[in-house]
Amino acid sequence: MTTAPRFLVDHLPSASATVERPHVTLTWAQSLDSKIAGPGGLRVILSGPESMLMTHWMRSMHDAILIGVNTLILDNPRLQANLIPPELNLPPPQPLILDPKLRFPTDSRILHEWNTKPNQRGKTLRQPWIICGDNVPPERIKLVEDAGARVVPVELDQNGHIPPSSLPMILTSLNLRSVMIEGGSKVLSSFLHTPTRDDGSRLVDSAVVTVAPMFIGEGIGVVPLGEDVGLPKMKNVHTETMGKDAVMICHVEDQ
Ligand SMILES: NC(=O)C1=CN([C@@H]2O[C@H](COP(=O)(O)OP(=O)(O)OC[C@H]3O[C@@H](n4cnc5c(N)ncnc54)[C@H](OP(=O)(O)O)[C@@H]3O)[C@@H](O)[C@H]2O)C=CC1
Ligand SMILES: Nc1nc(O)c(N)c(N[C@@H]2O[C@H](COP(=O)(O)O)[C@@H](O)[C@H]2O)n1
Repeated sequence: MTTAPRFLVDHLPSASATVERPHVTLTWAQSLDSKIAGPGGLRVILSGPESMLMTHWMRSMHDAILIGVNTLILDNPRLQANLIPPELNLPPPQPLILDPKLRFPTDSRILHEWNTKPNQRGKTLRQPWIICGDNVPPERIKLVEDAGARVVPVELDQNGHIPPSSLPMILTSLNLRSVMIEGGSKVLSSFLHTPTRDDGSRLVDSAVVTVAPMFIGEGIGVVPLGEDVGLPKMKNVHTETMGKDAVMICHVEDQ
C-alpha cells in the first residue's frame, strides 16, 4: 500500500486541520470484550497486519501521536510510522507524552532511538516531547532535558492531570495541527468524558477503533473500571474490514 486508505483520507485531518484549531483523533485497538491490554497492562497484539499498517498511515496523517505515561512505561513503544515505505519521505509524527509528574523513564526506547540514530532525525524520528505539570521541580526537568527529551510544563487540573480541554491550546502553542491520541485507558477515558475545548468547541473530532475478533478476558478495558458512566453518544460514520479486523470511524454526537 503506497497511499493512505481512502476511508482515512475522507475522514481524518487534511487541509481542514489548522494550528489555530487542531484536529483531535482518539484511536485504540480492542478485543470483542472491550479490552485494550491483558492483566496488569500486559501488551497484547490485537491488530492484524492490515489494520496495523492502517494505524501507521494514521500516525503519518497526524502531526503528533500522544500517549499517557503508563503506556510509555508498560509498552515502551517506538511511536513511529515505520511500516510506511521510507521512500515516500513522509514527515515523522511528533511523539507527545502526557506525564504530569514527569515520571518519564530516560531509558525509554523513544529517547534511546532519538539519541542513537542522529541521521534519522527529521526523517523517521522526532525528539520526544513530554508534557508535565508546572509544579515539577526544575532539577527533574533538567535531568530529563539533559537526557535528550524536550519538557513542556503546563498547568494541571484539580486531579493533577493535564486537562484534556486545554490540549488543543497546548498543540497550538507547539505549532501542531493535529494529534492522534493512542491511549491508554485513563487517557482515552479522560478525553471521552470531556465534551469541549477551552474555547467551547467540540474536543474530539474523530475516533478510529480497531476491533479484533478475539477475547482477552481479564485485562485493561477501553476505559478504567467504574468510568463507563457518562460516556458520550457516538455515531458510526464508516466501517471498513481490514484483514481479520473491523475498523470503525465514529464521531462524538453533540450532548
Ligand atoms: N490496544 C491499544 O490500542 C492500546 C493499549 N494501551 C494499553 O493501555 C495500558 C495503559 O493504560 P493506563 O494504565 O490507563 O495508562 P495511560 O497510558 O492512560 O496513562 C495514564 C497516566 O497518564 C497521566 N495523565 C496525564 N494527563 C492525563 C489525563 N488527562 N487523563 C488521564 N491520565 C493522564 C497520569 O499520570 P500520573 O499517574 O503520573 O499522574 C495517568 O496515570 C497499557 O497496558 C497499554 O498496553 C495503550 C495504548 C493503546
Ligand atoms: N493499533 C494498535 N494495535 C494493537 O494491537 C496495539 N497493541 C496497539 N498499541 C499501541 O501501539 C503502541 C506500540 O507502538 P509501536 O509499534 O511500538 O510504535 C502501544 O504503546 C499502544 O499505544 N495499537
